[in-house]
Amino acid sequence: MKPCEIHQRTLLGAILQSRSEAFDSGENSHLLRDLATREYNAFLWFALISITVLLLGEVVRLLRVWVKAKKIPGPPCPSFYGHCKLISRENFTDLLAESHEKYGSLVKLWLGPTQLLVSITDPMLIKEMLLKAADKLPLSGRAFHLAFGQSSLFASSFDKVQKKRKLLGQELDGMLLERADLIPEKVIASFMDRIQKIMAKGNIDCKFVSQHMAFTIMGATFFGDDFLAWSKAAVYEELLMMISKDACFWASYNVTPFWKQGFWRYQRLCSKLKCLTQDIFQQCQKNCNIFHHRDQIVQNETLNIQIETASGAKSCSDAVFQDFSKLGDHHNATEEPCGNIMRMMLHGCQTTTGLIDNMLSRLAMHPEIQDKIYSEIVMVGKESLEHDQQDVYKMLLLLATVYESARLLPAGRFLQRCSLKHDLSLHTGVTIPAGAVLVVPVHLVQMDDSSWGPDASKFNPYRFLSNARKGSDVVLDTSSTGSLEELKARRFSSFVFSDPNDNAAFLLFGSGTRACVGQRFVIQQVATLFASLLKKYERRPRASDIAMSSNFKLDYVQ
Ligand code: HEM
Repeated sequence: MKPCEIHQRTLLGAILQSRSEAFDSGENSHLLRDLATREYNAFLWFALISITVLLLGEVVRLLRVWVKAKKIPGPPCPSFYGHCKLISRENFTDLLAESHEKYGSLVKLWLGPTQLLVSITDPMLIKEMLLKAADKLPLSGRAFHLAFGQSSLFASSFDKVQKKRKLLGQELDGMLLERADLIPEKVIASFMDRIQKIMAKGNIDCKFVSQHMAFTIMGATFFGDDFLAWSKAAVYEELLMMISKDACFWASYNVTPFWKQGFWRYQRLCSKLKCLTQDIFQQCQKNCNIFHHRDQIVQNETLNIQIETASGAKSCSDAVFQDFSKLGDHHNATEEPCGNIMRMMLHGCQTTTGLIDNMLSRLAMHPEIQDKIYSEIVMVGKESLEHDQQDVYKMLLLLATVYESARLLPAGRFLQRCSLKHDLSLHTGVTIPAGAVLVVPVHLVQMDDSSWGPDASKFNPYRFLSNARKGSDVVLDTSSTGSLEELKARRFSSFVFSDPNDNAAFLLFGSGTRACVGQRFVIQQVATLFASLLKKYERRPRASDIAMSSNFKLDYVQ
């Protein structure tokens, strides 16, 4: 075949051919226009074909979703927009409760014509789902991203967070669990000082007290003792709380709302928070360097002697921030240097505030349990006089009370997952299509009679204590007076603490691949905090407590 024949059979050939002909005939401009038109047409064809392929792909995906969703029970769609218009933040739990009652433990709702939501209340199905669906919705990532920058710890894709989760888990389980007992005495002194100043000016809200306790614990954990003396801690706390209130609202915009004044105000708050985080971070680092330098000098002089710094605190090894700085992703230029720490501060403060607040309210409502815990604290304290540290793991009733308060946290908590790439096949034969939003209404599951018995909605810490002698889950005699003598006579070793996580319906910290990394740490911190608090103070109910309100009064009893 001649070269000119090949040219004529291909588009490029035709163009080249026509170009050479055009040059030959001298009609340059006409041919150039012709060439441009052809290229433009080719581009249009290419775009059209690509869009059609994409659209067809999306239609096929939707058909698959619709076909698979058909097998999942749920209320019929009231309109093209699904159940979207029926759902609001306030009624969501009630709506799910109604639907589960009617359609069983697996229920679907449509959030729009294309977005499927599946809610699960059966503990075994939940466990299976939480193990298999490792991703979270991108929205929660965006909420944090907007305020704090890219995240490698709270991102939606499991692949992205896997490494940092492991690192954080090791840090918390190792060093923090060793320190955990040591923090609260200092922390209590610090926040009681502030609270007493505020109380002197007037009444104080229990929610505020809980928030301040949680904030101080988290700050002391991440930044060490420097945080307690940090002059900007109050501003930091205020900023963090303001941002946490607004973060979800601004993240709910699909397009960043540059045109809204409120958004810019919010961005300014976030920038301030970042500056303050860097400030405390640098302060800790500076102190650490000073201590480190001193340590080296002394170490050289006194060969391998354990060194204490000038402030009496253990030196750099104590400074938690050093280890947490590893959590920043140095290879990722888009990540905020302190982003992961800010996010943990936010998550830790929000969640721990709720737990402390609920525990304070429950103790006020149940003075008899408070008395027993007090006796337990005194008894364990006497047993371990030689150790400075409080052994909260011997205070079984206290631990059980922390868990029971966690179980009965107010409604409105959901675990949320999704499987971004693959369909999710459950052992019951149901297949949940990829991309569907999976939710677990934690409150409904944690208050379900079938998992917790007929007193599921009542506060009963004894449900987590069993009688070791009988070798089975026998509930203790709650009518006992709990006097020190009685508790001593019984010896705690005769009782066994049943790990709440053995019950698949205990979901406060989630479960499976994305379960909370801070669970053990936070339980120990809160138990130690209350062991220190109840040794000195008594939580007395006020009239408003009867209605589970949040007025606070800690009375000194020693
Ligand atoms: C009472 C306090 C806390 C509660 C109730 C709580 C609860 C939760 C829940 C429900 C999740 C999602 C779990 C899931 O989807 O299965 C979670 C995730 C997480 N929590 Fe907590 N948490 C608490 C305190 C903390 C603390 C103090 C830290 C860190 C020091 C922490 C670190 C994390 C991290 C890093 C994740 C993200 C895991 C991931 O996305 O893979 N949490 N937490």
